[in-house]
Amino acid sequence: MQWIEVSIVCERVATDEVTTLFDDYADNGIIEEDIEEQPNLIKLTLYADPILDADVIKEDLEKRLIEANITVKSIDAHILDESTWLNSWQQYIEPTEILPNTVIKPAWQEYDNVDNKTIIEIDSDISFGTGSHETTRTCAELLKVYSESMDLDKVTCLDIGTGTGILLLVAAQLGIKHLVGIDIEEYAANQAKINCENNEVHAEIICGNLDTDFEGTAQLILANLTVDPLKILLPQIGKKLEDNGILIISGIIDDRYDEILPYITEHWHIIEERVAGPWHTFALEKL
Ligand SMILES: C[S@@+](CC[C@H](N)C(=O)[O-])C[C@H]1O[C@@H](n2cnc3c(N)ncnc32)[C@H](O)[C@@H]1O
Repeated sequence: MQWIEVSIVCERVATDEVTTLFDDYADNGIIEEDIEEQPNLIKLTLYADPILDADVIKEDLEKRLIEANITVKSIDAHILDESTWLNSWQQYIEPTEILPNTVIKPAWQEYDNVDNKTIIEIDSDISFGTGSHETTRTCAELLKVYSESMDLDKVTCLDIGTGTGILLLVAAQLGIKHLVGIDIEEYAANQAKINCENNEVHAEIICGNLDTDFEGTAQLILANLTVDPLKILLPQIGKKLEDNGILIISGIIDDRYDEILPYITEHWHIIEERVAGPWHTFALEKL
């Protein structure tokens, strides 16, 4: 698998404006780096899934910058192979407290656990889900809130688009016993299995499609995806969610909010919506 590295150098004061402009390409977040001897400048880098051509992304970003009347010092987009991406990305991921007292520690980073926090160790390989992204964090927060009133011994938690399995590991930490993760990508399903084993969490991990490869039902379902798969999956998820169950969805960026909203309200009652940066996360129940 390949990735597109996109880098923009701009005035530090323009950081927020520029990151908002290209946030929807940055599933894995945006890296901010100082530039030596030029403290007024900042380098912003993201790794985009190469669904589009690097040149197309660059042209699109240049157009957005012009429309927003923002001048940058430079902009570059080029393809990286998987191993280069790994080396580029992993060095920036830091241990992060995803919930109070629960720290996600990248397997390749040191963490001095002076406060005796609960540690979930994640080897992210090339799968999304290191805990640094707003969508993962907000799903974890809502998972905590809505699992509190459930019988944790009996609940099944299904994580659609499990990635590294991070949300299953958080669910296990919260006390949920029956855990199922599903991902269409084989590398993600394999990584989720490894992370569950390494954290001594028992979970069923399925590589496949929700409709055809998961036959059960669940009282708690998580789906931190993007708008396109959510549009397809939102009706299917209804059949897998128990009647008193809660569905938590995320991965909805500001720009596509109006587009997804009718798909949500057609089948679901919105209990709660949280916004973190440009990302929207919902807790839903069946209508
Ligand atoms: C944004 S990541 C979320 C990872 C993790 N759950 C988290 O919250 O950090 C989305 C994941 O969904 C997977 N995915 C995308 N479309 C899917 C689909 N239709 N069914 C299952 N998984 C899907 C991707 O392979 C990716 O691993």
